[in-house]
Amino acid sequence: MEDLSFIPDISSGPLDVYRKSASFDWKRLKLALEGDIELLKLKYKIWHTLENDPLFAHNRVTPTVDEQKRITQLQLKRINEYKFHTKETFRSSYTKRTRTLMTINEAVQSLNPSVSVKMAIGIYLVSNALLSLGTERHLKFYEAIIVNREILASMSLTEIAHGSDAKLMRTTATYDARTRQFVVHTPDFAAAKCWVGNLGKTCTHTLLFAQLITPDGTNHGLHGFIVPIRDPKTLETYPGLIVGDMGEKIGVHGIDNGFVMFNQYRIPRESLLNRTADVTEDGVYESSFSDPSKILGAALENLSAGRVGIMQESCHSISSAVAIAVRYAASRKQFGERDAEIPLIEYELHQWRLFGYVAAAVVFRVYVESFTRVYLGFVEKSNAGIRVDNLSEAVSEIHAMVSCSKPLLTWTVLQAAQQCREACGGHGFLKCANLGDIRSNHEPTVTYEGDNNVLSQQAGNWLLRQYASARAQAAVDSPIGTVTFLADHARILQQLFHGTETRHLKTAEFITSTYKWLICWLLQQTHDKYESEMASGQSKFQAKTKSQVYRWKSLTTVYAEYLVVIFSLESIEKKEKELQPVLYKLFYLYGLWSLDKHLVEMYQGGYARGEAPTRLIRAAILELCAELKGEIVSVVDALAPTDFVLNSVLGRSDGNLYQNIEQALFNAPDTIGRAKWWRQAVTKTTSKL
Ligand SMILES: Cc1cc2nc3c(=O)[nH]c(=O)nc-3n(C[C@H](O)[C@H](O)[C@H](O)COP(=O)(O)OP(=O)(O)OC[C@H]3O[C@@H](n4cnc5c(N)ncnc54)[C@H](O)[C@@H]3O)c2cc1C
Repeated sequence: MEDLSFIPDISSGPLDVYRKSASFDWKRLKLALEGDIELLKLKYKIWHTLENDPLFAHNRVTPTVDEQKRITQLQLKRINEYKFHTKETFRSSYTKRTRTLMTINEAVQSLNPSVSVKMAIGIYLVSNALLSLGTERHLKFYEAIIVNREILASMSLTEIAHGSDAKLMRTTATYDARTRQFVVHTPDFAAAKCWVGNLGKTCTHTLLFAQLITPDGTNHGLHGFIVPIRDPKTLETYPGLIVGDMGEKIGVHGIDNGFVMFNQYRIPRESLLNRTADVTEDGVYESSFSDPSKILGAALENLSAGRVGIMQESCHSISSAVAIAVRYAASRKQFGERDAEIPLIEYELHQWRLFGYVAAAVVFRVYVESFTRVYLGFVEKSNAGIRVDNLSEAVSEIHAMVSCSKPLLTWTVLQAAQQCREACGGHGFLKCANLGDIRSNHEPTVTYEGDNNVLSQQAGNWLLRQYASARAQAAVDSPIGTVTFLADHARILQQLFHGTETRHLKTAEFITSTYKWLICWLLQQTHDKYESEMASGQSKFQAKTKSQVYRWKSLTTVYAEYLVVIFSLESIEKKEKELQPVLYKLFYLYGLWSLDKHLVEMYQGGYARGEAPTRLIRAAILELCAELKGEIVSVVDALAPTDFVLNSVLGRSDGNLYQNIEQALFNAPDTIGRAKWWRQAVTKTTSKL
């Protein structure tokens, strides 16, 4: 057994009563959820280092927005100086290197999400894009950004008038053969690049996406360019640019989101990221035919890496949120019989409100850990030029998986943060509870890196293509195997809800087979609706828009939940025996809690009949909540970061709720005493009454 003494023990206190009833060792569950002891050690090393650095001390008073931006920038600089990534990291295999960098990002995100967003965009996203879209001539930027951390970058895609609809962006990069330069231009304010993280005040370069136009006037579509924005020594913006900050936002205050307008701004020809296409010195556009499998791998990396990162960060946000709410529920007492108050966690209603999210936090962690391995494995092989069967199909499948999983995870975490805040009552509304910050810092993830409602449509496109193949009795292109069952869709659709007791539902077989039925039925419904719209004379575009609500959208949600189910199940089967009972209970709870939301479709499609399916699913959920009551505090101990990182007066692991609140109130400046502005508050006529 591994030595887990590097994980600090939890001090004894009021939560002991629940901790003692757990059937497992929470440190072993923590390791199982991380999946790699070296990465877990790295996380603790980062947390301990930052806890001992005054620059990362928590503020008792919320700093101004500008101050938050300053602190975030300095914290990023300091993290770079700590070199949690070593030269060795960059010499290791692609998978090892990426997982190490992802772990650093996750550890930092739990403490200050603004720093991790700054790092994720300014360092990882841009350097990944340079590797996958650029060539040797861009390596110096790659080295400067990710290895030496000399420059901070940003990624400029969104424009004021176009976000999701990237094809219609209007910033142009026109090649001037005379000077061998591109001339970047913003036609009007509606085409200004906006929302760009790090652009407002700090970045020195941006990865710009602009329409490439050759001297013959041909528009070759959006291409990437690495563009200088500020002098690295003075941070003055270069002439020809108007750069501004987006102003105050409702979360991630440490990020300087900015806008930029280019006025005939000249950049060298070599700024074009030319892996797939280049412009010759004379201005001729050429597609470069390098190894197609490498290009596909690059495309995959580019499309998915940022979204996988968001999924990992989401897992940490939900872990922190449920840890706070469950520890609070186990120490906070309200009501009871015969004057004996009971903790909130004893109430079935409270269990039902929270435990589904705890289960989601666990299965999401297991799913994302397992999916990341598969994903990185594909990118590594294709980057190395190793032949991968069906690579292009695998790329499409992975893209579909990410396109619906990022929405499912980010939306669930947002709902969890809100539910956890409410479950902590009025105290949950305290800034020092940290639930408000967890929620508002997480919130933009549902919009950036692909708005959830738009992104998930892409998963639907892929699913419908596979369904069309299955209907035509052709092979389903699913190398990862997530929808190979579609070949059997006709038989699956004949299945009926089976089970007469709750124990029949608390099985992997019930949950996976019900999901397969739901996917087949929603595919059939979506396909039929689309075809009927087409038959009535609608265009493909209109038919698609008319098939979204209750069909396409529900389909992609169900598919994402199914992915969570099958990946986490496979992973749980391999976990150590002592952990399996609790992991299976959490898995069943997540599965049934999610299926409960699809009962309408089950009845509509004839899978469920009579009152039994609803009664049994809901009874099983409540049974699982009761069975998990004695385990749940230790489960959140396994999910939670250290107390310093969790930074919640309600969620401290010692469970000394009221002492902790008292300390927070009495240590805050201005808690006690007359307001500095008391003179303005009194009126001249106020007299002693
Ligand atoms: C905090 C933050 C950081 C960001 N960082 C960056 C960055 O670094 N670089 C960058 O380039 N951008 C960045 N963005 C911008 C972000 O990527 C865009 O906001 C996002 O792509 C959505 O585009 P949009 O805002 O134009 O929304 P729109 O595309 O206008 O969408 C508005 C709404 O309409 C819906 N909608 C749109 N099309 C359809 C359709 N076909 N069917 C149904 N519904 C539809 C969407 O679901 C959405 O709810 C950031 C945004 C935020 C909030």
